[in-house]
Amino acid sequence: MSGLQDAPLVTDTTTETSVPASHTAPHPPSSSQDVSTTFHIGTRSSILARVQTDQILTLLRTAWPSHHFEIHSMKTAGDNNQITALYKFNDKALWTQELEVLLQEKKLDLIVHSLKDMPTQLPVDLELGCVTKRGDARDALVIKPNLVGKYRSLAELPEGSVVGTSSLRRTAQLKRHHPHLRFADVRGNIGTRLSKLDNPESEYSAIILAVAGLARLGMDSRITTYLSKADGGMLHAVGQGALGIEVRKGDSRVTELLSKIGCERTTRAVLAERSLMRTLEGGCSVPIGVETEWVKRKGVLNPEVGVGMKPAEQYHKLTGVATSTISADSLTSSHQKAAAETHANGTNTDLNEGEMTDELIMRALVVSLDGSEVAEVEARRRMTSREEADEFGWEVAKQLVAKGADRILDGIGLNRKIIGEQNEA
Ligand SMILES: NCc1[nH]cc(CCC(=O)O)c1CC(=O)O
Repeated sequence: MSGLQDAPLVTDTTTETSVPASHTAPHPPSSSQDVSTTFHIGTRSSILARVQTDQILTLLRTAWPSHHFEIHSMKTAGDNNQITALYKFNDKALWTQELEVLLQEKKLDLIVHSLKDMPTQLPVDLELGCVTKRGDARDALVIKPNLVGKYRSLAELPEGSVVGTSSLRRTAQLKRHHPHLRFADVRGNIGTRLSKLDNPESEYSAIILAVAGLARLGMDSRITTYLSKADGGMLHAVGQGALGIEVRKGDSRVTELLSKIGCERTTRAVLAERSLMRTLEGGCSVPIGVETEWVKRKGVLNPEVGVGMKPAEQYHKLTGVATSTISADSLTSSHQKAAAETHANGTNTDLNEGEMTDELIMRALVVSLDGSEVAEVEARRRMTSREEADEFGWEVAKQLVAKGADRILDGIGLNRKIIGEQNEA
């Protein structure tokens, strides 16, 4: 009997699949459901995860009309632990581990994740196989319905108003810019958080959510304002707004499958972001904010950055580091680990020659929990390969450390230990 029967998986019956979960039971494949072209897709069972997986399914079906796909959904430890503070778990594969085991056991062929919930260090036999085109990576402010129209931004909220968010990254950055506000945990999936906000009895005047999640659920009409660096707002989480597909290393069948649906620009941007985070050894719950943006190589991004300069000079001015590629010898082992991720699947077919020469800007920060200390960097680099994307993230991390990021993160490590002990009590 198929192991799928043993696993706490729910096999979807609504996705036009005609093969039951027991597909591996000994029955000969018919011509229309050839087992060799059946792919088993794993997902968490939350509504958001299901919508995301359906988006990937649509891409796959369009690219491979005669292939057959089955969706298997399950609850993970993260889904089952809404009450326990997320930072207590650090970043220990809370949302991914159970699904990964099924991937390793070949009960699944690929797993669809919100990239921001995917640990930067994956099990050795698994890898990030593909990243599809990114949605809006920003965070958004959602105001309580009875306050809509009255307040349009965080700055307008009265002194002492409570803003709901459970993310240290969001809280720390917002404390920095909006010391008049109070911050409180709000847990659960997006629908739950919105209903907590909407309850007139609740303490929240507003909550912060990712734009991408709201948009995928068709709830972006709830957005009061977008929070981006440009409006004194904040930097988003590493990988936010993108979907990542995790696969077994060396699975050529799946590599070929995914080669048609990846987005190379998104892949390079998020590889740089993940390399930054991995180098700083921060998990999803530490206050590292980031923003990446592709810009034309010619043309000047920022008026302060010297009109008429050669791109290399502009780069140097912005970052203080030379554009030349760092030699492999000078890389630390953590960076070499980081580089491993660049061996992800997929082809570069979605980048034409001109776009290959475009440059990636990365703005990144590490902020203390109370918002009082910050290390910030903005850097820009031409990127002709995924390896360079990885190097770029590492370079930016190095610059952040030079500006005190390691000291801030050390301080947080200490705080988290104290927080953990209080929770235990
Ligand atoms: N932390 C939970 C989470 N993981 C992914 C998303 C949706 C946005 C995305 O895919 O990046 C959300 C909701 C949120 O942060 O508001």
